[in-house]
Amino acid sequence: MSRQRKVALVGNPNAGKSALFNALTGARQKIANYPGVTVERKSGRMVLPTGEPVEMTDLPGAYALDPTSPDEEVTSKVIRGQFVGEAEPDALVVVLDASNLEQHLVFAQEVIALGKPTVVALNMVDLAERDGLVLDPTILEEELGVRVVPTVAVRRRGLAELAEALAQAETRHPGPGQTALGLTERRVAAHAMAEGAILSESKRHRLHARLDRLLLHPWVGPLILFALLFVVFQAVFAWATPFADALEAAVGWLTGVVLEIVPPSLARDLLTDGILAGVGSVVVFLPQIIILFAFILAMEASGYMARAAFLMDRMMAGVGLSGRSFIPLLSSFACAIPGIMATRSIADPRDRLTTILIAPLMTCSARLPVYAVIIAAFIPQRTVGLGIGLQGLVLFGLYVIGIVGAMLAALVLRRSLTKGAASGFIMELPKYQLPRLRDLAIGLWQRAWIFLRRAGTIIFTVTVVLWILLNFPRAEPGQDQVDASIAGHLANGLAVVVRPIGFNRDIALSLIPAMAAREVAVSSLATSYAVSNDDENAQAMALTDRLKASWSLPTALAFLAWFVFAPQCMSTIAVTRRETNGWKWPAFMLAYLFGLAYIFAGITYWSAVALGL
Ligand SMILES: Nc1nc2c(ncn2[C@@H]2O[C@H](COP(=O)(O)OP(=O)(O)OP(=O)(O)O)[C@@H](O)[C@H]2O)c(=O)[nH]1
Ligand SMILES: [Mg+2]
Repeated sequence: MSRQRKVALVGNPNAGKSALFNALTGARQKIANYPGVTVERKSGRMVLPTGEPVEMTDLPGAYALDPTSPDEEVTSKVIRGQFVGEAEPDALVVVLDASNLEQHLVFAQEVIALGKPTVVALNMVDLAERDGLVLDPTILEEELGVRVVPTVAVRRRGLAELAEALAQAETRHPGPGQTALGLTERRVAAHAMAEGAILSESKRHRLHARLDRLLLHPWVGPLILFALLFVVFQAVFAWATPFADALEAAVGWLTGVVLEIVPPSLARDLLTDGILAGVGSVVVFLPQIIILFAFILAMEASGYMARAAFLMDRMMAGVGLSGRSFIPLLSSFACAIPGIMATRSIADPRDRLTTILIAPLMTCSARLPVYAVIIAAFIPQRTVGLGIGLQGLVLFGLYVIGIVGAMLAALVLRRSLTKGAASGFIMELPKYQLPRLRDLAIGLWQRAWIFLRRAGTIIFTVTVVLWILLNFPRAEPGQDQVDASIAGHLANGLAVVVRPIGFNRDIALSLIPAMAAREVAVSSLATSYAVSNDDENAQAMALTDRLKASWSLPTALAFLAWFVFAPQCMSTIAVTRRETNGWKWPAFMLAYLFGLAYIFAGITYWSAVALGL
C-alpha cells in the first residue's frame, strides 16, 4: 500500500490559507485579519472527490522561498521536503488574495516553477467583487499553466471545485517550459498577468482609502486608538459587573448548600474552602475575560489591529524595535506563550530576542482576575467626571504601565544586551471587513474554554495542594490554622523577604503557588482566608470584603504593582527556554522581572504610605 499523499497550502501572509485549511479539513486553526498569524505548520485530513484521503498541511505565510524569518523557513523547508521528519508534499495549493492579485502572483510564480502538481485557489473573490474587481480566472490559468479555482474560504465557496482540481492535478504532469524566473522578472510578469486578468475595476475602495487617511493620521490615529482602548477597559468593568456579581452570588449560594447538607468534616472543608472559595474566586472573572476578548477579536477581524500596528511602528522604532514586534506583543495580551511563539516571524535575531524578553510585560489575561479582585476591593465604584468609571481607569492604567515598562525595557536592552539597529517594517495592510458574528462567537468560545480549562486543571490542582498544605499539621486549640500549617511556615519565611515592600503573610503565601498560574494568587488568598476562618457566616463572605478588612490600601497597590512586572508563570519561562535554546535568557528574564517587580512594589508601597493613603 502506498503512503497517504500530502498536499501543502502555500501563499503570502493573510491570503486565507488557514481559513481554507479549516474549511477543507474541519480544523479550527486560528485565523485573523493580519499577516503572520500562522507560525507553525499544522496538518489535517481531507478526502478528495475520488475518495482518496490526503494529508493537508497549513503553512505560515511567506513572500519568497528564500526565507528571511524563522516562520518563512518552516514554509520553505516543508515545500522542498527538507523539513526533518516530514515527507515532501506531493502537491501544492497556492492561495492567492484576489483583491491583491499583483502582489500575490509574485510568490505564486516561484512556487509553481517548482514543477509540483499545483492548483491555485483564487481566494477572497468576494472582497474583490466588493471592491468592484471583475476577474477572469481562465486568463490566469493560461499564464500560470495550472488550474485556477475562485474560492471564498470563509463562506466555503469553491471548495468542491478546488478538491476536484486537486484530484486531477495529482495525476497530471506539471506544465512544460516552466523555468524559474528572477524576482524582477516575476514582478513584471505579475503586473502584466494581473492587468490581463482584471477585466474591470471600480472606485469603490475610495471609502476605505478615506478611512485609512483618518485612522492612520499621524496624530488623529493614535488618539482614536487610545480612546478605543480606553473604552475597552471601561467596558470590561462596567458591563461585566452584573454578570460577575451573579456568578459570585451563585458560588456563595453553592457554598451555603454544601454547608447545609454535608456534615462538618475535612472533606466538607476541602469542598468549601479549597474548591468553591479557591477555584470559584477565579471563575467569577469569566465575564471580564469574555468582554476583553470580544473587543480584541473584533479589532483583529475588522482589519483595525493591523492599522494599530502601523501606528505603533514609530513608537516601537523609537525604542529600537520594529513594527514586526507588534503582533507578538499584541498576542501576549492573551497570553505570553503564543506571543513568544509568534516572534518567529521576526527576522532579526536580536529583535526577536528583545521581543521575547519584554513579552511577559504585556498584561496577559491571567492577570485580569488578580487586578479585578484588588480593584473591586480597594478602588471605589464611582465616576471621575464625564461618566468615566474610576475602576476601569485604574485597570487601563495598569495595562499602560505594563506597556510603558516593556518599551523602557526594550530601550535599555537594545542599548546593551541585544544591541543592534532597528530593522524596517514591511507589513501590508489587510482590507477592512465587518467582523462575522459566527467567527467572533467561535473565538470567544475558545477563549472562555481555555480559561475554564485552566480553572479546572492547573488552578484546581494547585489550590487543592495548597489547601492540604494549609490544613496540616492541625492547629492546637486557640492557634490559627494557617500559622500551624506547613504552608504557613513556608509563608512566614518568605514574608521576611517581602515585608519591606508592604506584603503581609497572606500575600507571601500566595506568591509561590501563583508561579503555576497567576490566577492562583486569587484562589490561594481565598483559600487561606477560608481556612483560617472557622465561622460559617464568614465563609460565605466575598473575597473582596475579606481583603478590605485585612489589607491596607498601600499594600493593595503594592500588590498590583508587583503583578504588573512579576514573571509569575512557569510556562512562559519554559517556552522562552525552548525558543532561545537554553537557560541563559529565561534565567535573565526571571531575574530582571522579579527585580523590577520588587522595586516597583516597594516604590508604590512607600509612596502610598508617605502620601498617607
Ligand atoms: N471575505 C473573505 N475573507 C476571508 C477569506 N478567506 C480568508 N478571509 C479572512 O482573511 C483573514 C486572513 O485569513 P487567514 O486564514 O488567517 O490567512 P493566512 O493566509 O492563514 O494568514 P497567515 O497565517 O498570516 O499567513 C481572516 O480574517 C479571514 O477571516 C475569503 O475568501 N473572503
Ligand atoms: Mg494562517
